[in-house]
Parts: sequence; structure tokens; C-alpha cells
Amino acid sequence: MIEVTGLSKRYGDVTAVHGMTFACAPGTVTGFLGPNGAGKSTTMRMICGMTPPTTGTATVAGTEYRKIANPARHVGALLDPSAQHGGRTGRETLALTARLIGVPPRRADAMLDMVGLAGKAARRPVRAYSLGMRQRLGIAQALLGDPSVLILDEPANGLDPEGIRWMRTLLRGFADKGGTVLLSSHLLREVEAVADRFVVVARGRVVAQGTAADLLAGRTGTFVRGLDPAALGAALAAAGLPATPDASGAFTVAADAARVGRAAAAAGAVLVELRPAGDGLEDLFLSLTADREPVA
Ligand SMILES: Nc1ncnc2c1ncn2[C@@H]1O[C@H](COP(=O)(O)OP(=O)(O)OP(=O)(O)O)[C@@H](O)[C@H]1O
Repeated sequence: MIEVTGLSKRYGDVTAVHGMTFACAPGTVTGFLGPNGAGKSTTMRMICGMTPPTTGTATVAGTEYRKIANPARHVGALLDPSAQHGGRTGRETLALTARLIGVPPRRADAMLDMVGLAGKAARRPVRAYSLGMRQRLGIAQALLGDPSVLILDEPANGLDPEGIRWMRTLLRGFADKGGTVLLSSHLLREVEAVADRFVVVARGRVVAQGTAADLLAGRTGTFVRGLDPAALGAALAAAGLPATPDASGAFTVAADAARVGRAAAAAGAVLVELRPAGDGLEDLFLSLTADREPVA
């Protein structure tokens, strides 16, 4: 469980994070979404005890990160893949961490294998790694202590489509076994397929949170296009359905698809398109985060 309560961070006159409150439950993946500069990294750094909050609290399993004994055994974090020492090989990096956190060295090899960095890749210095390889190494490092919580800042950066799919499967499996995952991204499509819940942030504040269904509740409607726009417009009007035409002659109707379809059928209007209105998660995310100016 991750609990963030009234968390704020000011840097001089910039408020990077402003009164954020949210929680991530075991068994779930939470997508932490927001445009560049929204305050995601700062929040994750505060949860992981790397940046002190100005006000508010962040706890993992009820305890502040800094007060957890051997935190890597409870919380796996990937906050900055470029922070790894470039002169060490992937294997040395993990072996060193394994020793520091008290896990057997063979677990380092198992993790390298799991993230696809076994063999030759493990023996190359990290400075020769691509960003995607660094992300994989960072994920291996985060998992090394067999934690129950994962906090990953933009882990999909630098991963190819196969790598992104691999990561999704890994995170889903982790959560399905009872783990808690907080996963940030500035791109909805990177987290949409794996997240159970979303915390959407903009300008340092939480602007929406919940499941996709929660976020989209009340934003329903039906998009409909007829072969003859005038005939369809007349059919919708005759059925008393409120319809807004667009420039192409299609309509967004404040009614479900069945009612719209029936109205068209009753008037003999031929439909060429009938679907939920285009107010999907992506549109919602863009409209919630449209203004990218940070709060001063
Ligand atoms: N150490 C710092 N000193 C001053 N300002 C900072 C510092 N760290 C972050 N900020 C500012 O805080 C705001 C939030 O930054 P943060 O990196 O948390 O956003 P983000 O959502 O993670 O964005 P990105 O996706 O670009 O990393 C930005 O305006 C940033 O410039």
C-alpha cells in the first residue's frame, strides 16, 4: 500500500507538487499520468525518501520510506536509469546491490536473466547500454530485493514496442501476485493497457483519479453518421433525442446506441457509423492536462 496525503513540494517560488492525496492498493497497478513538469518525478522521489516534502506525508505499508529498515526488501524503485555507474557492468551493478541489501548473488543472475540482460549483455559496462537496456537493468535492480511495492518513473522510456509489452506482462504478473505498482508516464497509451487505476496530475495537482470507468462516468453519448445527414437529423429530432451535428454531418447524441439506432430505423435512415462518442480516456486526459504551465 502506498499512501500520499496532502503532499506538497516548493522550490523557491515554484510549487512542483501541491497538496496531492492518493493511495495505491496491493494487487493493483496505478498509472501516474501527467504531462512533462506535472510533478510526477518529484512525488515519486518524495515517496522514496529522496526529496523531503514541504508539507504532507507519504508512506509505504504505513511507514515513511526513510524509516523502513532495509527498504529495498519492501520497495523497488526505478527513478533515474542514468544514475547507474557507467564503469560497472550490469552484473557488477546487481551483484553490488545484492550484497548491500543482503540477497544471495544468484538472485542477481536470476534478475538479469528475467529482464533479458543475461550472458554477454551482463558483462558489458553500463555506459555502453542503450536507454532501453538501462531501463531493464533498473527494473532488475528494483526487483532484486523481492519487494511488495514497485515505484517506476517513466520505465517505458527507451523501450521498444516488444520491451513495453514485456514490461506490461511483468507488472501485471507482479500485481496479480498481490504487489502494489505505481507507474508514471506522460503518455496514456503506455500505461492504459496495464493500469487498473489512474492518478492524473497537472501543474502539481491531482486533477482526476479512479478506474477508467470512474473517469469516464457521465461522459457518455453516441456518435452516429447517416448516409443522408438531413434524414438522420430529422429522425433524431422526431424521436426527441438531443443531437449535436459536427462539420461532417455526423451527430453526437445524448442517448445510448440502442435508442439512436431505433430512432434511425423507425425513420428508415441508413446508418454508416454508430459508436460511443469519441470522448475516450485519451480525450479526457488531454482536456484535464491541457494547460502545461506549472503553478507558481
Ligand atoms: N530540484 C528542483 N529545483 C527546482 N525546480 C524543480 C526541481 N525539481 C523539479 N522542479 C520543478 O518542479 C516541477 C515538476 O517537475 P517534475 O520533474 O516532478 O515533473 P514530472 O511530471 O516528473 O515531469 P517529467 O515528465 O518532465 O519528468 C517542474 O516545474 C520542475 O521544473
